[in-house]
Amino acid sequence: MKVAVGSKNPAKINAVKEAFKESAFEIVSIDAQSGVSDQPMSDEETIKGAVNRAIEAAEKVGAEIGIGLEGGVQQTPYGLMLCNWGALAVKGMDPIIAGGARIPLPDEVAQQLLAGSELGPVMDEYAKKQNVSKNEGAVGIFTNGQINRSEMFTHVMKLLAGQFEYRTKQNDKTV
Ligand SMILES: O=P(O)(O)OP(=O)(O)OP(=O)(O)OC[C@H]1O[C@@H](n2cnc3c(O)ncnc32)[C@H](O)[C@@H]1O
Repeated sequence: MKVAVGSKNPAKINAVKEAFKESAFEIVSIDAQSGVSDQPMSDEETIKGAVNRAIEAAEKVGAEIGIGLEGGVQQTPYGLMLCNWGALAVKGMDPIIAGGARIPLPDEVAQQLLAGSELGPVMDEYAKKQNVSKNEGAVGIFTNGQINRSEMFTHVMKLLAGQFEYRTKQNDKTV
């Protein structure tokens, strides 16, 4: 079975590989449009981006399974939260979605996002590093390396794969 990941970001691709490491799935990565803004500003927008990427990735390479992983932020009474969502798309089935762990962003970072900047470049400047989004991610920086972006997405992937397995089993029972 072929799995298409709608991104070239190594933090995302590694998470998919890790989650499916016990399977015989062939994993391919391909750029896919999120169809939402470069910096999604809500859970809803971030989910939409993940779903769009999953569907487009599967269609582009003719894969049975498409995976979309998308990062965004969501405003809450407790601050601007980092949010990450994943989607798993299979033809003929509603997309499966799952959310990642969330932490509030420091005011200094949140203010820049609310003023229209993208988290990727803001994090590089803040951490004085390059390509934070492709490596430890904001979650890695703000948790002192306890959880990096790939680990966070691996958790999302397990939530997706597990729901997919559960649904497949339920369908098998009804046919
Ligand atoms: O190559 P793609 O798959 O587009 O990966 P991306 O990291 O650039 O894009 P996302 O759509 O996942 O994230 C939207 C924006 O937020 C940034 N971003 C999201 N999560 C981040 C994190 O944990 N650390 C740093 N930047 C992050 C990211 O770099 C983008 O600028």
